[in-house]
Amino acid sequence: MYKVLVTDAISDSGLKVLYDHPNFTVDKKSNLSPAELKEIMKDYDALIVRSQTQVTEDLLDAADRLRVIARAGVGVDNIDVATATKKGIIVINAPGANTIAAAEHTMAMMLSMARKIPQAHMSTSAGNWDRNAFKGVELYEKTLGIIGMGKIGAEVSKRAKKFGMSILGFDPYLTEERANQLGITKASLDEIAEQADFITVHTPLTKDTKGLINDEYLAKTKKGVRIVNCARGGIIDEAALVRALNSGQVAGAAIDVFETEPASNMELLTHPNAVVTPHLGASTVEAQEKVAQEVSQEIINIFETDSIRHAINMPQVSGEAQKKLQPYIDLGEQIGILSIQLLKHAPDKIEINFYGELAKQDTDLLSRTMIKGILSHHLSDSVNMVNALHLLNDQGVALNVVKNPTSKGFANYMELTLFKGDEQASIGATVLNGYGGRIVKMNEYRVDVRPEQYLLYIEHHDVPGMIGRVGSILGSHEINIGTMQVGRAVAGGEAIMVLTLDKKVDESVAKDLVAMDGLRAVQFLELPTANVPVYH
Ligand SMILES: NC(=O)C1=CN([C@@H]2O[C@H](COP(=O)(O)OP(=O)(O)OC[C@H]3O[C@@H](n4cnc5c(N)ncnc54)[C@H](O)[C@@H]3O)[C@@H](O)[C@H]2O)C=CC1
Ligand SMILES: O=C(O)CCC(=O)C(=O)O
Repeated sequence: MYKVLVTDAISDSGLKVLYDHPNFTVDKKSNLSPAELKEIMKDYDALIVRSQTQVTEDLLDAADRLRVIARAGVGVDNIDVATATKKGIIVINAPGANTIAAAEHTMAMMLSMARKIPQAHMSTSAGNWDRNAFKGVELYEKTLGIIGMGKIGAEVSKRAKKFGMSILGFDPYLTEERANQLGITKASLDEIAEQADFITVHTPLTKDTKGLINDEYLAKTKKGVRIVNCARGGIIDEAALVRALNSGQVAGAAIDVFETEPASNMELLTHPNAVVTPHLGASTVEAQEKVAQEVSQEIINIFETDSIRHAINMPQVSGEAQKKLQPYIDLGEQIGILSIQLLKHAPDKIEINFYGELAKQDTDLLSRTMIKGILSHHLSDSVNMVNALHLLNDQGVALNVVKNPTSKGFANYMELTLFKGDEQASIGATVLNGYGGRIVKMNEYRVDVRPEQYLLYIEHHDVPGMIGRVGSILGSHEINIGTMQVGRAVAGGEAIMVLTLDKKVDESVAKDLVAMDGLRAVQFLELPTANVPVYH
């Protein structure tokens, strides 16, 4: 049974798939202090939060069995993703599920600010009837500058166009084609400053966007510009904004998100030309149901099928692409596990080569699975696909991934080589259509081995009678051989034998084998059962 903890206000109907699932229990606990949350964290496999719960390093240190942190929303600024990654905890979110809510809130804030609706409401509900104090401006035929043309920025542009606004968009990823498709003009930040009557930001908070709208930028804007922030507090420097509101450089500000939340900058919160809401962009019934549904289903998929769609700290692969890569992902982990046994030491360098069609794919998942296999030898369960690269880096192991789209005898081929000083161990593998994974090269020798749980690797001189003698020693120990492969570079030179065995063997067998003339090295290799595919 997997235990899921929900700590912020998350829609119950959205969580229904989890409530109804026989393998999951859900505990909803809100308003816990950090200490109370830390106290219970060790019992949970998954945590669902919105933006209120602070998922800190200290909390994660107490999260012994936590595998997934789900952000029922987009921004993950309240989650220490770096620490989660180190600990191998998957961080997922629900991108897109609250896009419409945030875009509609942006329009509502822009209109409220333009027509001073909150100020007029306060005055009217206090018993006044002042028809002169609240004259507004129209959106019609005004220019709107949108900084950040992602999902929400694009939806805002569509809505603003319907109001008759001209749109200037700035985003490092905005292409001319996309701008044309949206019917907007691609612009620079300075062009937006010079031409826009309204400016709205829709970027994440990053080191580039922190303080993007500051004194310097506001000085370049048109006098009387109106500013909206329904993205992240900190993109607009609040002190600079207050100064510009006071001087009249900025005629109005509509702010949903703040540098610190709950917001405490009273100069801004009470400014007569500011319209403020307490981070309500995603707060609609529909969006909350959708974000909760998306992350609940994703949690079920992760625990039940190992498939992940929206991880922040894992490569994003479409379901279709993952299906195609899956046999290589399984095989990659196997060759990782086997290669470290072959090398017998912790490596100081790893090289991964991808050839053929595989080299044209996003191979990040494959590299991670091999490294997971390698590191699991020393780190066991503490390594997973999320933290594999991080842990490798921590161990100071150099990684070199080479992609070569020309084929190397197989349509798809991957080769993993581990180095420790002058020693090295290398395994090449492919997936044969309809026949599953195959090891086709071990060190410098060509072989054709189906990875099975118990393997015996022997280096020997290529002399007559070797195969028979190895067979009879194994037979004398009652060990059945499944398959046997011999690989050699030249007849009569050095060679290897790779055998699959029906059971684990003990050291006495190795001793008898090593005593044989002409035999250079004997090594038993083992895969965990879970990693061995079943063939029918
Ligand atoms: N107020 C609220 O309740 C909500 C706030 N949000 C926030 O809104 C923001 C946008 O969300 P989405 O559109 O879903 O994200 P998105 O990822 O679809 O779009 C973000 C865009 O910002 C662009 N960007 C990044 N750095 C930039 C820079 N320096 N200059 C210009 N553009 C830059 C990216 O290229 C991307 O196109 C996020 O910060 C998100 O957390 C989202 C939902 C609700
Ligand atoms: O959960 C919320 O209400 C905040 C939404 C938000 O800011 C986001 O999804 O980035």
